[in-house]
Order: sequence, then C-alpha cells, then structure tokens
Amino acid sequence: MNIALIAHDHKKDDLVAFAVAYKSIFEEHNLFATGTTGLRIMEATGLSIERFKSGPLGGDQEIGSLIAKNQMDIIFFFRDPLTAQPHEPDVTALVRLCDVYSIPLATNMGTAEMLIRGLKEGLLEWRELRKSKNGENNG
Ligand SMILES: O=C(CO)COP(=O)(O)O
Repeated sequence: MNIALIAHDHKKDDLVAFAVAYKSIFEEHNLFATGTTGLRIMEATGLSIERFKSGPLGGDQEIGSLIAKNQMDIIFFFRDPLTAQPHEPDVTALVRLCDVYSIPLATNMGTAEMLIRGLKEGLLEWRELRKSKNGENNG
C-alpha cells in the first residue's frame, strides 16, 4: 500500500503520536508525506518516508498528482479546522481528488483509528475494485 501522511502545524503532534503508536503497521507499507510532517514522523519513529515539498509550497499537490495517477491508496491528512491556511485551495483540491478516486481519507484521529484497523485486518477489497474502476475512467 502507498500511504500519505500529512498534518497541519497544530495537528502534527497528533499525527506523530499516531505514527508512533502504529509504527508496526506503517512499516509494512510505502510511506509518503509532505515535507515538515514527514521530517517530524521520521525523527520520532525512524520510519522510512519519501518526502515531498512542504504543503504551502506544493506538497499537497504533489500527493494529489499521485492520487490522479492511481498511485496512492490511503491518505492520513490531519487538518486544522481552526486556522486559515495560505494554501487552502491546495488542501481542498487534495480532499476533492480523494473523493474523485474513492481514496480512503482520514482527516482526524478518530477516522484514522478506524482506517488503520481496517488496514491491519486486511479490509482491502475495495482496492482492486477501485483501481479497475479508475482505470476505466482514465482519459
Ligand atoms: O501544509 C500541509 C498540508 O496542507 C503540510 O505541510 P508540511 O508537512 O510541510 O507542514
């Protein structure tokens, strides 16, 4: 599975704690992250993560492009609902692409907990279905 980890500044501590708690699951997958989030998680967990640019500098869009290319399976994106983001259009675009391509997206710890349990238990039947469906929509 290709998994993206992203958090706004006030939510980074939550996502780091989540990654520490579920390190044994995350280390079985290919991890991607926006710049600062990825650095924080790597420092805290030692997990290997491919880092993109920081969100405000295009990192959200880089991850969005992987979604559009059917190369992303799950997104953990802990958004800060109480702080205006300079790159709000990029945030909205990323969330929109998750819905366009039926990509599981956790925007808070509660949903993240449910998603990670599904991942652990192998509740992944949607993946092949989604890929064939998205393949049909290409072009
Ligand atoms: O801004 C972000 C997501 O919109 C996250 O970017 P950073 O991980 O670089 O802070």
